[in-house]
Amino acid sequence: NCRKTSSRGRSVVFCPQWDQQPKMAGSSVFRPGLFNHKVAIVTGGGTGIGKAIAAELLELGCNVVISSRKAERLEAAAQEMRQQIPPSSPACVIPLPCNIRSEDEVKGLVSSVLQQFGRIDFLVNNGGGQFSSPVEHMSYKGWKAVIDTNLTGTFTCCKEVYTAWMKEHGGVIVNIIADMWKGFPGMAHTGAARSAVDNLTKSLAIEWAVSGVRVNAVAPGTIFSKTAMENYKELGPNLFKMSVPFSPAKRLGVPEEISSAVCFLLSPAASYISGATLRIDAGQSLYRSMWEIPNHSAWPKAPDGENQEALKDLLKPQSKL
Ligand SMILES: CCCCC/C=C/C(=O)SCCNC(=O)CCNC(=O)[C@H](O)C(C)(C)COP(=O)(O)OP(=O)(O)OC[C@H]1O[C@@H](n2cnc3c(N)ncnc32)[C@H](O)[C@@H]1OP(=O)(O)O
Ligand SMILES: NC(=O)C1=CN([C@@H]2O[C@H](COP(=O)(O)OP(=O)(O)OC[C@H]3O[C@@H](n4cnc5c(N)ncnc54)[C@H](OP(=O)(O)O)[C@@H]3O)[C@@H](O)[C@H]2O)C=CC1
Repeated sequence: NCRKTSSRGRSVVFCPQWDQQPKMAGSSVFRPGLFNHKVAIVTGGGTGIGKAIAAELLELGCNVVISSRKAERLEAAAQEMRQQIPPSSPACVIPLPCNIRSEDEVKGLVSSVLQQFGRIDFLVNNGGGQFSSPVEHMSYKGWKAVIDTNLTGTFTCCKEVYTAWMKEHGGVIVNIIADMWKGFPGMAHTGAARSAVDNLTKSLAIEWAVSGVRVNAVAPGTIFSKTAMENYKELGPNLFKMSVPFSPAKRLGVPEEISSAVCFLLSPAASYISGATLRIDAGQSLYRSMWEIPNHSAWPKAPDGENQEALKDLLKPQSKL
């Protein structure tokens, strides 16, 4: 029994094993029933991080709409999640296909959810992604696909959910972005889009405060899931393996390490948090970049002068300094 009474007479949950055991996949650290009768839309909710978010919300009693382009995969994910819902729970999960690149489809999604559930408490903008390519080899169409998905898709979902429901009733939005704090060489399109969503998050937090809407973002480090890896085709396994040493944790994250942060931001525990971006990356964004710059002599020369002369001396192989 983890329930104890605090010194202030409040009932608190204290689990002595929390500092010894990792969070179990498919098991929230939050109180079951926390989100009973709430309604959430999770884009990209059928795979990877989105699936973990949907599963944790369901466990907490939330009704969850998972949405993305591939209807069959969504349906299979919903079926799998339904097996985990205890009979006593009021929660349900439904799959609704929607391409967030299409304004009409997003409008359709929002109106279907309101028709079926009569409310939308939470929006998690998780659907998105990119391919790996240096800018010089990126086509205009490829750049646009990534911007339309990650930036414009997020804008469209936020705007539709706000105008159709949250403006009058309040709610919480969480935008999933990425570790683009040092730029994103090799995936510049997504870096630009996610950086823009970071800024959009702050603008919306202010514009929509008047409606009681909180808007925050989560910036994951490198998070392993089979679907994320498969997106990069034959490059995938190596890309994820190569990333391990660049994490201060010396391991990759998993989707369940993102979902608990999202549930926290959606919960009343975060009632005074808006316009924030939470980095969930074990410090990866503060550490070294994966982008290698080979030795070269292409850089403009430094101005001549005594410092430059001293520097030349220092760099001479026989330097005593
Ligand atoms: C270990 C490092 C990880 C770093 C951290 C980040 C991790 C993650 O985000 S992992 C999650 C990965 N998951 C996804 O990215 C899933 C969603 N991704 C996609 O759907 C695609 O990547 C997309 C965003 C590019 C959209 O694809 P799609 O809907 O298929 O788009 P189009 O068919 O309209 O293609 C448009 C255009 O894009 C160019 N392109 C697409 N893929 C590639 C590629 N692999 N390489 C180069 N260019 C690509 C291309 O120009 C396409 O047009 P066409 O040439 O006419 O096909
Ligand atoms: N894994 C990682 O290391 C990181 C991931 N992220 C981001 O987190 C989010 C989840 O990624 P992750 O779970 O890892 O990878 P996944 O590839 O498993 O998830 C991406 C999800 O987005 C959906 N999606 C993509 N394009 C669209 C679209 N146009 N409309 C609706 N849904 C779409 C996909 O479904 P479908 O194909 O059916 O449309 C899929 O469910 C993505 O935005 C990703 O870029 C950010 C930083 C790091």
